[in-house]
Amino acid sequence: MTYDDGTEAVRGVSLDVGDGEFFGFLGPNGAGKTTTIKTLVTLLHPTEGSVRINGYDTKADPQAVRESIGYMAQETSIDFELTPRENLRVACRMYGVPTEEREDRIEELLDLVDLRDVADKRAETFSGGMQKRLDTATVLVHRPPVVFLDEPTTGLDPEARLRVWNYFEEINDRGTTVFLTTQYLEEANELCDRLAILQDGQITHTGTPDELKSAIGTETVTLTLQDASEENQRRVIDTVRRLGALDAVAIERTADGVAIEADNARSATSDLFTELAAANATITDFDVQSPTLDDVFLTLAGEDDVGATGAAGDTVRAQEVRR
Ligand SMILES: Nc1ncnc2c1ncn2[C@@H]1O[C@H](COP(=O)(O)OP(=O)(O)OP(=O)(O)O)[C@@H](O)[C@H]1O
Repeated sequence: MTYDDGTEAVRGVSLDVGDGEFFGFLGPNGAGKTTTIKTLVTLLHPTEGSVRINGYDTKADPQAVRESIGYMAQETSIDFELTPRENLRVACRMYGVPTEEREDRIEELLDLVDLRDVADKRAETFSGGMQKRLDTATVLVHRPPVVFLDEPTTGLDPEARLRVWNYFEEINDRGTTVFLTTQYLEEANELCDRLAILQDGQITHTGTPDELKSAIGTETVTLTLQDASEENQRRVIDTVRRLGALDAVAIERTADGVAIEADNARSATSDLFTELAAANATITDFDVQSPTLDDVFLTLAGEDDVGATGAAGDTVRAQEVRR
């Protein structure tokens, strides 16, 4: 997708999202997420290629696409002059919700986004979070089979975010396909069945959150040693290096032990302990940390020295080994 000024915002994106999936679209600012979502919802036309939503081609049949989706843009679409109830009535009319279903639908949505108490107050007096919640409700009035949500929880406080997450999960459980962009990795991790990571207009990775974490991130096992003298730490490090079962990427001395970063730290832990026991190194505590989506993101952003230890503040970065 190339803008009129020549900016090539999205290049060669190929995506297949299945019925009922909760799909997350992640990427740094300017990666092209909004451009992609606007192309999917018919607001932009792809310079090359085609898009089919619910079986309809976005170029040949944009109206049919629009009627079968819900789209929540980053900018709010609510009318601030109107109350939540009035905004929802307008949305019902716009999306052609059958008249006899409208009032029930509106009441359900008011409860969902917790705006019943202010249902008849003008939205201009609302906080940003309340406006966002109302916006969420308006795009769902026609119970579309697919919803596109462009950073839907930005500006919401944690409690409101949880409430909205629950609703997204609920509509997804009922069979609605959800396509979500978010800046919150925790949100993607919590909600999405599958993710695509977009960088510089191209998809670099797709997979489940767990697949991405294990493909890109590493695990870290942090050992607390009874004897954390430098000599003993070096003995443990030598033992770890010799251990074929552990695919260590980095080994560091910490304030009270040793931290080992490895692709397979968790599964190699018992072999590690057997070997350390044989070397008379007494472990008083240990912790295994799995990679997070933050690690994945930082790794992709070129920060390859993340998650090296669980004891960041006390780490002595004296001994680091990278293959
Ligand atoms: N109307 C436009 N005309 C020209 N270039 C644009 C236009 N809109 C966006 N771009 C450019 O296209 C690229 C992708 O922008 P886009 O808004 O799709 O990214 P994004 O991943 O959604 O970022 P953000 O998270 O900041 O919203 C950026 O380089 C942006 O500057």
